[in-house]
Amino acid sequence: MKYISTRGAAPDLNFEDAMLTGLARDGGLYVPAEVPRMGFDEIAALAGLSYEETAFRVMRPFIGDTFSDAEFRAIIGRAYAGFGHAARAPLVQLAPGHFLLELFHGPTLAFKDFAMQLIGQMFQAALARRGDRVTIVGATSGDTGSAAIEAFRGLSNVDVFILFPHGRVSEVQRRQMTTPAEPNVHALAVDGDFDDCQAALKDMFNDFAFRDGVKLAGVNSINWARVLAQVVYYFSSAVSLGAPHRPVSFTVPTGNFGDIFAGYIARRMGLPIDRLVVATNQNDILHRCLSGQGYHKGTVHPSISPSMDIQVSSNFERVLFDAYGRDGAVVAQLMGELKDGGFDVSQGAMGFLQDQFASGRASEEETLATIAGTLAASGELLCPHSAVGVKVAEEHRDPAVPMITLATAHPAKFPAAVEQASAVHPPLPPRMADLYDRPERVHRIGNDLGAMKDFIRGHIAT
Ligand SMILES: Cc1ncc(COP(=O)(O)O)c(C=O)c1O
Ligand SMILES: N[C@@H](CCOP(=O)(O)O)C(=O)O
Repeated sequence: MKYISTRGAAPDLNFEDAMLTGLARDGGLYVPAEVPRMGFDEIAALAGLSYEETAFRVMRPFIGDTFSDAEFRAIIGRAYAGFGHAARAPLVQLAPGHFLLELFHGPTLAFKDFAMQLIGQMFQAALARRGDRVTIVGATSGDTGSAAIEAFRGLSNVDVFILFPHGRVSEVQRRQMTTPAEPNVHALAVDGDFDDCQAALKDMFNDFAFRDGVKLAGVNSINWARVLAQVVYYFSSAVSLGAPHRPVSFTVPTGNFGDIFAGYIARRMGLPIDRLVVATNQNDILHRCLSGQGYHKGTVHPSISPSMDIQVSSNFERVLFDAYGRDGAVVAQLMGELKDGGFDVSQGAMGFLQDQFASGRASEEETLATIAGTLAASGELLCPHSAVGVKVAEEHRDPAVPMITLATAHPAKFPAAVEQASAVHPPLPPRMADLYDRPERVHRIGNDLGAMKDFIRGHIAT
């Protein structure tokens, strides 16, 4: 299995190197040169399997000889052992034909744990084999950072630095990042928004002296392994509702486009997905683009679903690569235009995108009303991101096809918005009950690339 860059000018890599490299050296993102297909019978045979065995069968074709089968099975087993639900990703019914895929039973209560727990195990195995160490830098709007810190805290062969937008994450998210005491993890509160954090991260990757000097690695969805791990729950949930014998649809609360891109990969692997619906909050650049208005940045407006307050949606580049016939030079040009404000999408590429994705948005009021309405109708308490998904899903439902909305975080991560909507205060699970009492350790920093690099250089173990 070979991985190629979306900008066409970086070396092709195998799975292990793509995972440890993060961003391609031409600034692009790695994607598989070819997406392996699963046949009808192979998909049907997933029925009744454990989440772990499904994960093994879905991901195995992508990893080449990076891990033996026994090693990979053991890695998967360790990754999901700490989840708080036997099914790992259970489905609950909200209404006839509408299901919620609960992706918040991992250690940090968000869907990021599915990939991050696995990557933590894969990094450890690969680095131990190589006798190497890396510096992980991550950008977060709240959930990636907490999941990464949880997955890598205390490990001897990695230092972790997480850039988060100061004042723009929930208190639970912040405390999940700032309370771990292990000296190899560092939370940096940046005076900026998530897009500033992500731009700084990409600039670090594009500064080869810094990148090579600190052995930079990434665990954002820049990293193909993140996307791959998220493909699994599309298969597990669709099969439990009757795929491949009947199609299903998915609605995905979307910000950086990683989760929905995983659904797109599942479809390309052969999973019969009818509609793939992008659901955005008021920061709706993706919905506007998919409605034919081009991809043009505006101002990010802080919302009650802060993890999706994103304008520069990293993984959109991966789907643009396919939409433009895998022409890396065109993608590189569009990404250059994006730095200056945005770009228009050609008619052919737009046809491709609209063929693959539907889209919708939820305002703040609609999100609050959906939390209250869903609780009253089904008893399910949604986080604001999941509520954005449920609202948009209801607009795109075909009564003949089951709709699965991804519930991407636990409501207890966003208690203020949930309480405002429903008058219910969602409690943290008992293992986190003392989160508010733990001391915080955070470094406030300006939106200054030089200062961030200095901090990182000064705090890596040598
Ligand atoms: C809770 C939650 N929901 C949805 C999203 C959007 O996911 P993606 O960035 O993969 O589109 C995120 C962050 O990315 C998130 O943290
Ligand atoms: N919502 C995310 C933003 C980063 O996305 P990623 O999937 O690229 O890591 C977050 O919670 O940090």
